[in-house]
Amino acid sequence: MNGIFISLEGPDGAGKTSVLQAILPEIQNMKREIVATREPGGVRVAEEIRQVILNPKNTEIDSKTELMLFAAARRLHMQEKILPALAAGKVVIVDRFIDSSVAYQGYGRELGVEVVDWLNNFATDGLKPDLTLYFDVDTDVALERIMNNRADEINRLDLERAEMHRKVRQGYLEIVAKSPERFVKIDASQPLNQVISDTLSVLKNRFSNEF
Ligand SMILES: Nc1ncnc2c1ncn2[C@@H]1O[C@H](COP(=O)(O)OP(=O)(O)OP(=O)(O)O)[C@@H](O)[C@H]1O
Ligand SMILES: Cc1cn([C@H]2C[C@H](O)[C@@H](COP(=O)(O)O)O2)c(=O)[nH]c1=O
Repeated sequence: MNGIFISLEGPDGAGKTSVLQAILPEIQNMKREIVATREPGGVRVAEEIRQVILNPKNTEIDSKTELMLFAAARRLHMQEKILPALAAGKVVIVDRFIDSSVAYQGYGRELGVEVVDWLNNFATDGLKPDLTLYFDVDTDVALERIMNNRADEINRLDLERAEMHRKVRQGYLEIVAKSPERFVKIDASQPLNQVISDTLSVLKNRFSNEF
C-alpha cells in the first residue's frame, strides 16, 4: 500500500466537513491525487446503508444493529474505494472512520471499546489511518452550531440527547490520549478560518515532501 490515509474525526458540529471542503482546493498542488470521501457512505451501497442508519424515522435500530450497519458500510467503502486508491498511491481523506464507531457506539452507546475494536478490526482487516485529525469542540457549542445552521438536515444521531454527545466527546478525548502517534488534535472552537488554517499547517508540516 503506497498511498497516504488520513481521517477526520470529531463530534457532530465540530466542522470537519466544512474544513474538508475548504482545504481541498488548497492541497491540489500535492504530488499525489487526492480522494475525498466520507463514512458512512462513499460508495453506492454504503450510501444506501447511510440513508437507513441516519433516517430519524428508523427508531427500531438499536445500538448493536447500528454498530453492525456502520461496520458493514465501512467494509464496502474500504474494499471498493479506499484500498484501491491507496494501492494506486493516492492520498485518501475520509470524513470519519473507525474512531467514530469507538466514540459513538463504544462510548456514546456504551457498547464498550473492546467489542467495537474487535468489529472494526474484523471489518477493516486492521486498516488504520496514517494520520487522524481530531477536531475538538465543547458539546454545547457543537450542538448550538447544528441547531442554528443545519436544522434542515438533522439526522437520527444528531437528535440524541446532549448526554450522549458528551459521552462521545469524552470518548474521543480518551481515544486520542491512547494513540498520540496517530492523532493531531485541532481546536475546532476557533473561528472557521483559523481551524482551516491550523489544519493546512498540520498537513503541510507532516507531509512537507508531498507538496
Ligand atoms: N469553527 C466554526 N465556527 C462556527 N461555525 C462553524 C465552525 N465550523 C463549522 N461551523 C458550522 O457548524 C455547522 C456544522 O459544521 P460541519 O457540518 O462542517 O460539521 P461536521 O463536523 O461535519 O458535523 P457532522 O459530523 O454533524 O456532519 C455548519 O453549519 C458550519 O457552518
Ligand atoms: C462512521 C460513523 C458515524 N457515526 C455517526 C456520526 C454522525 O452522527 C453520523 C454521520 O453523520 P455526518 O454528518 O456524516 O457526520 O453518524 C457513528 O455513530 N458511527 C460511525 O462509525
